[in-house]
Amino acid sequence: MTEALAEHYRQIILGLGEDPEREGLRDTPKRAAKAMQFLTRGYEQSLETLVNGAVFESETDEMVLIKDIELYSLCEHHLLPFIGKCHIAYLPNGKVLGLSKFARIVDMYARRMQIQENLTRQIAEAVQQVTQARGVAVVIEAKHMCMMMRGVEKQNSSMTSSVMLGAFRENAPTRQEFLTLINSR
Ligand SMILES: Nc1nc2c(ncn2[C@@H]2O[C@H](COP(=O)(O)OP(=O)(O)OP(=O)(O)O)[C@@H](O)[C@H]2O)c(=O)[nH]1
Ligand SMILES: [Zn+2]
Repeated sequence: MTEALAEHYRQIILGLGEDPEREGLRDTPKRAAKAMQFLTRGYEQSLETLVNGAVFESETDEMVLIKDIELYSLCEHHLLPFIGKCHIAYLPNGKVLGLSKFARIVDMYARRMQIQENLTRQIAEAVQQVTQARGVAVVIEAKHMCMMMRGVEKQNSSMTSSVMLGAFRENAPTRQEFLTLINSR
């Protein structure tokens, strides 16, 4: 697979008018192929393997918030990165999820070809599925290289997307508590 991808990258380099045989570029097709495979390795992961049974019984029914999870993804329109952070909150319903698993869930979906809105929803639904929480809230703030390096070339705009499930959707004070917490620095 890497070999086949590398050959495509060689063609891309040629198509861009460069010489894939020159010293600096000789290993580039292979490097680029490996890098792209890394950036899309989320396709090979599954929620079940990733969670690995790290769901624990707990009496707590107060909001749990995991803030500022770094996020690197690829926009599916241009295959350029979008970079930002993700905040996840949930209201446990007898079960809590191992802390690191939130970051793993973010990575699994971020390391695919994405648009930010779908990524946000997939993370929220995965957390809901695994924890059976009374509610899940996910906010992503990200900057899109396709907006910055090309196209409209806007350097200071960022996009915020959110998905609220269950109590976060139905109960305004719960949603407000979440928004206050993520905005408090
Ligand atoms: N909603 C949303 N749009 C995105 C995301 N990533 C990239 N886009 C947008 O996808 C759109 C694709 O528009 P097209 O007109 O088909 O492509 P384009 O000619 O390259 O567009 P420009 O970026 O405006 O130059 C652009 O408006 C991008 O800004 C994302 O995560 N969410
Ligand atoms: Zn884009």
